[in-house]
Amino acid sequence: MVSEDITKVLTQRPLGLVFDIDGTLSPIAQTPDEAKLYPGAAGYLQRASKFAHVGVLTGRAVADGARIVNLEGLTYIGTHGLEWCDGLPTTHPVQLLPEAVPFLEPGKELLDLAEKELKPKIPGLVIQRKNIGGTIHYRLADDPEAARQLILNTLKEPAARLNMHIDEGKRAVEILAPLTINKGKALRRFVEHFNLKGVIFAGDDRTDLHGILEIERLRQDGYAAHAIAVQHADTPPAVLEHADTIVQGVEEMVKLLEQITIDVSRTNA
Ligand SMILES: O=P(O)(O)OC[C@H]1O[C@H](O[C@H]2O[C@H](CO)[C@@H](O)[C@H](O)[C@H]2O)[C@H](O)[C@@H](O)[C@@H]1O
Repeated sequence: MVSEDITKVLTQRPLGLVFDIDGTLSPIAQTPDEAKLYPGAAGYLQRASKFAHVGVLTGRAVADGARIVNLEGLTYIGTHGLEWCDGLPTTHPVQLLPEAVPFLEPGKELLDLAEKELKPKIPGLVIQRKNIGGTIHYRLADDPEAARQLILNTLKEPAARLNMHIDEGKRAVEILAPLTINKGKALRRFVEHFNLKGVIFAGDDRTDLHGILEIERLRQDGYAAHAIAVQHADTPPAVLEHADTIVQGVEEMVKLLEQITIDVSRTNA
C-alpha cells in the first residue's frame, strides 16, 4: 500500500502523474544515449495512463525523451518546459513555446562553437543538441573538473554576447534560453491543460526543485498535490527538504509507481 497522503491524491479525478526521466525513471548512465528506463517502468507507466494523465517532464528534447519512454498516450514536455507534445512526436506535432523561437539560432551558434573549440581539447566530451540550446556532457573526460572549468570559461563570454543562459547539471553544462520557463511552470500548465484535481510529481535534481515547489503552490491553491524526491548521493538538499515523500534511488521510485498502479486497480475493482 502507498501512504495515506499519496492515496488521497490518487482518489482524485482527473488525476495527473508527472515524472522526470534521468535519475527518476532511468538510472544515470555514462552518456545520454545509453540511458534506459528501469526494467518494468514502461509497463507501469502504460498501466497508469489508463487512470491518469501521465506526463514526462524532462530537460531532454521532446524527441529524445520520447525515444527513451516510447509510449503512446503520454504527454511529453521537453527542454525544461519549452517543448510540448500530446503523444509520441513521431505521430504528433511538437509545439515550441513562441517565446523560445528567438533563441534557436543563438543556441545553435554556441553549440557549433563548443564542437569547434571544446571537442578537440576534451576527449570523451558529448555534445547533445536540442531544438533550443543543448547540453555539454563531460562525465567521460579524464579530468572532469578541469573539463568543466574549460567549458565554462570558453562559453561565458559568447553566451553573454548571444544572450543565452549557462547553467550546470550532473557532470554537464546546459546552454539554455534566458527564459523564466521551468519545470514548475510546465507542471502548472499540465495541471490546467487537463483540468486536474490531483497531481503527483517525481524528480531528483536541481531542475526538478521547480516542480516540487510548484506542488506546494498547487496545494495552497486547493489541488490535491504530492511531490516525490528520488534520492541519490548528489541530490540537492532543497529537493529533499521540500518533497513530501523521499524514495531511495530509481529502483524504489519504480516500485512505488508499480504500487500506485496496484492500489488504483484494487480500488477500481
Ligand atoms: O533536468 P533533467 O530532466 O533531469 O535533465 C537534465 C539532463 O539530463 C540528462 O543528462 C543527465 O543524464 C545522463 C544520462 O543518465 C547522464 O549521462 C548525464 O551526465 C546527466 O547530466 C540529459 O542527457 C540532458 O539533456 C538533460 O538536460
